[in-house]
Amino acid sequence: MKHLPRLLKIISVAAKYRLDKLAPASGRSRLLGMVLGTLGLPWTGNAVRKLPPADRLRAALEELGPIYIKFGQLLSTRRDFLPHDISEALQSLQDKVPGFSKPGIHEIIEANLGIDWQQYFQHVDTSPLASASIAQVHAATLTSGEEVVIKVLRPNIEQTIRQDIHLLKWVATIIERYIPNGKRLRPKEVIADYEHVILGELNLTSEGANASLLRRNFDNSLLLYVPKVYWDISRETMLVSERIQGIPVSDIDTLRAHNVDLKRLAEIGVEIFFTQVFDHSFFHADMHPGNIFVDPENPTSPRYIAIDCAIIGSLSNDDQQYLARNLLAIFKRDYRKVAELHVECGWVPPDTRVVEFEAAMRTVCEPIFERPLRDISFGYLLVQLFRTAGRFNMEVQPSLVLLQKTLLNVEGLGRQLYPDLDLWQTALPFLERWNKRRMQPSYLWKELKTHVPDWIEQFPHLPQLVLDSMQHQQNLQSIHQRMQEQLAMQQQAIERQQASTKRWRVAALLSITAAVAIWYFILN
Ligand SMILES: Nc1ncnc2c1ncn2[C@@H]1O[C@H](COP(=O)(O)OP(=O)(O)OP(=O)(O)O)[C@@H](O)[C@H]1O
Repeated sequence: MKHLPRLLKIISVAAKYRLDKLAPASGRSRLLGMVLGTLGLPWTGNAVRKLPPADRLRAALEELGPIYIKFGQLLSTRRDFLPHDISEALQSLQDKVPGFSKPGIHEIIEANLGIDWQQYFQHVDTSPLASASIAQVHAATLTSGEEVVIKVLRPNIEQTIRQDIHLLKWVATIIERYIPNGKRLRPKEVIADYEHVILGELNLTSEGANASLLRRNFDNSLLLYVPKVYWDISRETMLVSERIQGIPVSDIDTLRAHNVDLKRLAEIGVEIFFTQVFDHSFFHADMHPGNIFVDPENPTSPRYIAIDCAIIGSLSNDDQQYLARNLLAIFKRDYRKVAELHVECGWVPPDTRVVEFEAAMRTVCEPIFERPLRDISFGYLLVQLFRTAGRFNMEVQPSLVLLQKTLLNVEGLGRQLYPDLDLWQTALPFLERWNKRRMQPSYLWKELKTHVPDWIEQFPHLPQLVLDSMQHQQNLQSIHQRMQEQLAMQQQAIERQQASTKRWRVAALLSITAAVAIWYFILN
C-alpha cells in the first residue's frame, strides 16, 4: 500500500494532538479515543495538549504540510457548519513555504515554451519573489522592457495532491461509517469541495482566463485594476502577468504615509464587492490581504489592485435574487418577509411553517442587531441565514457559501482599514438600486433582448411545439377520460357490492326472524 507512510503520519499527528477530542462528547467514538489515546502516550504532558482544541487542529494541519494547510484554509470557509472557534483558528493558517530551485526557472520556461528563455526575457530572477504551497512567483523583464511576474507550479505537485486527496477520501469514508454522527460533518462533501478548488488552482490557464475577464469587467475603472496576462507566453503550468507596484492592503502605516483616505478605501472595497456580485456576477473569491494591493496615486480616491484570480465565484440569477431580496428584508428586520420569501420562491419545502421560520430568524438576528453598528458582521448574518434555512431543509448552494466567505474577508479587511466602517450604509443603497433596476423598462428590455435570439432560434419549431402540445393535451384528456371511466366502473362495482351486502343482510335478518318465529311456535 503506497499511501501507508502518509497514512501513518496522519494517524500519529491525530494521536499527538488528540484530534478525536475535537468532536462534541456525544459524537466521539470510544474505540477511536482508545486507539489515539494509546498511540498518543509519548506526547502526554506535552504543551501542545494544553492548547484549545481549535489551535490543536491548526497545529496538526501545519505539521502535516502545505497541502493540509490549504485544506484547512478551505475548511475555515465552511462557517455554515463549523464551530466559530475552529473556523477562526483555521483562517489564520499560513502557507508560506520555502521556494524550490530544481528545476530552475530558466529550465521551466524553456520546457514550457520550447525555445531559449532569452528569446522572450531580458532577465528572470532566479530566486522567487514569493512561494506558497502550490506555486512560486518570479520577477522578470521582457525583451520589450516590460516588468512581469512568472508564476510556476511546484514540480510534481499534481501527483502529490491527487495522492493526498485519495487518502483524505478514504479518511472521510471512515469518519462517515464509524464515527457517531460522523455524517453530520459532511466529510465527503468537504473533500469534494477541496478537490474541486485545489485541482482548479493547478490550471494556471484558467487562473489567467479569470484574471482577463475580471480585468475586462473593470476596464477603465477608477476602483479596481487587474494586471494584464501575457497569453502568448503563458501555459497551463506557467502564467506570465504584468508586474504591479502597489502597497499591500495590510500595510496600513505605508497607506497612511501616502495620505490614503482609509475610510474611502474601505468603502470602495465594499462597492467593488457588490459590483462584482450583482453587476458582473463574477467575483474574486480569494480576497485575503496577500492578494490585494493599493495604488496610492490618487489618495482621496485610491484604487485597488487584485492579483491571484484562481478562485472565482459566480452567482446564478436565482442566487442573486435569493441574496438581494433576503438581505434587503434582513436590513429592515422584516423576518416574516425572509420566511415568506423562502416559501414563495421554493427555497424551502412548501409545507414549511412560516411563523416558525420567522421566529428562528428573529432569535438569531435580534441579538446581533443589538450591538453597535461597527460590531455587526454582515457575513456572520449570512452564516445565520444559511444555518436557519438549512434547519428548514434548504440546501445552500456552494456559490453562496463562497460568497459568504468572501464577504467575511471583505468585511474583515474593510474594518482593519476603518474600524467604524458601516457596511450597511454602503451596501443598502446598492441593493435597493439593484432591486429597482430590475423593475425598470431598460432592464426588462435588456432581458428581453438577451432572450430574443433564443426565441428566434426556437421559432421554426413553434408549429411542431404547438402540435406536440395539442397532442399532449389530447393524450392528457383521453387519459383523464379513461380514468373517469375506470373510476365510474369502480364506483358501480362498489355500489353493486354494497347492494349485494345489503341484500344478504336483509336475507340473514329475515332468516333469523323466521327461525326465531318457528322456534317460538314449536315451544308454544
Ligand atoms: N502581478 C504581480 N505583480 C507583483 N507581485 C505579484 C504579482 N503576482 C504575484 N505577486 C507576488 O507574489 C505573491 C504570491 O502570488 P499569488 O498569490 O499569485 O501566488 P499563490 O501561490 O497563489 O499564493 P497564495 O497561495 O499565498 O495566494 C503575491 O503575494 C505578490 O507578492
